[in-house]
Amino acid sequence: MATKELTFQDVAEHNTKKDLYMVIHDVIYDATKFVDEHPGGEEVLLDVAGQDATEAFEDVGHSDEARETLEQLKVGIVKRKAGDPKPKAAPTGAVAASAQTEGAGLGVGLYAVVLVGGLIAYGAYQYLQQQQAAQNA
Ligand code: HEM
Repeated sequence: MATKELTFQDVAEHNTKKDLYMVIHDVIYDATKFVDEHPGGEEVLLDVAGQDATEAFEDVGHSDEARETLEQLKVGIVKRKAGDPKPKAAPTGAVAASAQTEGAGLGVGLYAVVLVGGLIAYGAYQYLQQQQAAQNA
């Protein structure tokens, strides 16, 4: 489907149970068909109908499965205009901080693996050289 660009004003018009859009991370989703299926109930979706639901959605800590469902409801992206509500930040605070630490941890771990691997390879090379030298002697 071609990506539509709607303004916040356009999205705000879709704010009923029978016509329900919401914005998450600047992407517009049509949750109309999903309202009755939402495991978290229809109330919470109606609360954010026609609005930016990024915070509400992220606060719940939705699963990957929920994010896949979201992908299927995508209708377009928000075209921001002056005076529109600010984009809600992606995962913030603790989540972002822990993600960063995890990233750093992985980096160090990766270095260690490369270093140890290199040392082993070097050791094996030296050993083989010595073996060869001993054989040729
Ligand atoms: C179209 C957007 C949304 C989709 C596709 C969606 C999808 C889902 C799914 C699949 C679950 C089951 C648990 C999981 O897989 O994480 C869930 C649970 C839940 N959702 Fe949503 N959700 C949406 C928006 C929202 C919003 C805006 C709120 C607002 C607070 C919300 C509140 C909840 C809550 C409270 C639960 C937990 C229900 C429970 O465990 O009893 N959801 N959602």
